Amino acid sequence: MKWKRSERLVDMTHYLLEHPQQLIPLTYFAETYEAAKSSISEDLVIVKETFEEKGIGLLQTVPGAAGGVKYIPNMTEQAVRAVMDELISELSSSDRLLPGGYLFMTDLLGNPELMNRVGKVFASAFKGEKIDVIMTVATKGIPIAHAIARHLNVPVVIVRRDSKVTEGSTVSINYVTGSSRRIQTMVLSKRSMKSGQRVLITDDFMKVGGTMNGMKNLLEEFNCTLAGVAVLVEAEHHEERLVDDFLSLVKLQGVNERDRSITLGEGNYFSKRGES
Ligand SMILES: O=P(O)(O)OC[C@H]1C[C@H](OP(=O)(O)OP(=O)(O)O)[C@H](O)[C@@H]1O
Repeated sequence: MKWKRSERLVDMTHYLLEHPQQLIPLTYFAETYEAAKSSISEDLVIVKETFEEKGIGLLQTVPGAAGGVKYIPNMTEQAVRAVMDELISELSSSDRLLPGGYLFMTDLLGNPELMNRVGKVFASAFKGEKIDVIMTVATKGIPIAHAIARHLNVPVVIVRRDSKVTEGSTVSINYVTGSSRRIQTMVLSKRSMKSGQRVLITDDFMKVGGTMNGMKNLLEEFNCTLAGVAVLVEAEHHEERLVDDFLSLVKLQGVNERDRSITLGEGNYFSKRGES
């Protein structure tokens, strides 16, 4: 089949978007489209310029025989703020307020399109970092972890709160969570991670930070390194928080269980990253 340039551009773009953070040799495209590498290079300039101009992402070219091109998901500040605003708008309804100052978020976490955008927001923040694994704890953090992992092209590791025979031999630690200071257990299969891996931890909600701190402690048991912490919603917490270096999209600034009012604001996503 002889490909026209317009057909190559459409198919090439689709392939790149389906394979984020993967180095694709120019020979792959040249062979697929039966076109000269020089034509493919010209095509990729068009894709790169359009991606960057329209805020779709970045196209990184790696020179040399082992080189190629890599699509790097990246959201513009405007697009990130749009996700923040949507989350704040959705979370502001008073019927989301739960006892203990938590918010009902399961419907948002179950929205694949929204989670995909949340994943791309966090993947943009960590696009230049070496990340080997995305870790979260069951249950509500799982959709966020998978969304980030898809855009960073890395696996997800899910920490459980109970031990299951299907997990094989495991490592477990105890940690304190929530304002009630509940003691909980975290369990992770020994097969989940290799020593020396760099791990991005994520979760839907951070209050005291005990859960995040528990996952940090678990990394030490695996001799792995914490590469970052990504939280969808952080709750204002006046006492000393167990985790202080994290990125959040939304901040729960206050709840009034009497008049069921919820006050939300932007998280520290931009301030933490030194942007406006
Ligand atoms: O910062 P902390 O004070 O530790 O609280 C944050 C925890 C509590 C809550 O999880 P749960 O609702 O307990 O568990 P699940 O995600 O399984 O619903 C939330 O999803 C975070 O994981």
